[in-house]
Amino acid sequence: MGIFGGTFDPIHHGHLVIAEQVADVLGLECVIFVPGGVPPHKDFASVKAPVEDRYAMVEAAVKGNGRFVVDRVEVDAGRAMYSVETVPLVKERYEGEEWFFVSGADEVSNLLSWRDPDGFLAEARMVAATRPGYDISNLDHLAAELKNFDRIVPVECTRVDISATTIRQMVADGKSVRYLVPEAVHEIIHDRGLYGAGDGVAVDARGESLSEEDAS
Ligand SMILES: Nc1ncnc2c1ncn2[C@@H]1O[C@H](COP(=O)(O)OP(=O)(O)OP(=O)(O)O)[C@@H](O)[C@H]1O
Ligand SMILES: O=C(O)c1ccc[n+]([C@@H]2O[C@H](COP(=O)([O-])O)[C@@H](O)[C@H]2O)c1
Repeated sequence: MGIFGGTFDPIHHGHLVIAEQVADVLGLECVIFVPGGVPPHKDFASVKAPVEDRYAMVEAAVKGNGRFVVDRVEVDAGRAMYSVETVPLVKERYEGEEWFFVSGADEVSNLLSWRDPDGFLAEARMVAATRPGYDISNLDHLAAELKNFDRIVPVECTRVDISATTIRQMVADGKSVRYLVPEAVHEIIHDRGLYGAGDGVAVDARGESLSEEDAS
């Protein structure tokens, strides 16, 4: 079983490719996407789309993939949740023997800044999926500090050089992001005027109107 936590602001094909390929390589029965409400480590102002819109985009993106599901545990919590808290809650809701937390190489390199990284690794093995621009060939800084370092599992994936930051910036600049995100996500961005798209009014994660500059 895989748990894929993220801000997903918005979800894009980089996320979907690693979820699919990690599930394939590790033989995961299911990947549970867990969009975060309030990120534990990011400035809340840096999250641009309201949580329900981010949730709706993830739901639309995974539709049609029989082994992908979306969970509301962090969305409904209404507060910042650390993965060491989230993973046991997700494990209670689904049946599964072996648990993996899917993440990109950038996230793994930052693991020492997480809350209780050894406790987290005891709950789930952490997948380090390859991501363009991030090198995980040397994780000595983690090996030296973590008792459960051997629970980090590198998985080679097709490198897709897309980030949510780039997508938000492109939308705000009036550029097309079609084919960087699934078509259904593209529609939600435009229908709801997220990130300053189209004629819609861009709003921040609390629903307040945003200036063009803030929208990116
Ligand atoms: N293109 C990608 N390739 C591999 N992993 C990725 C990619 N994009 C995101 N991830 C991973 O997906 C998880 C959730 O990422 P997140 O929702 O923050 O997306 P992001 O594109 O990194 O966003 P932002 O640009 O806003 O920081 C993280 O573990 C991140 O490492
Ligand atoms: O638990 C922590 O301390 C922690 C610190 C940073 C990130 N995370 C989780 O890692 C996942 C990816 O985060 P992000 O910000 O890159 O979308 C998401 O589920 C976060 O809650 C968790």
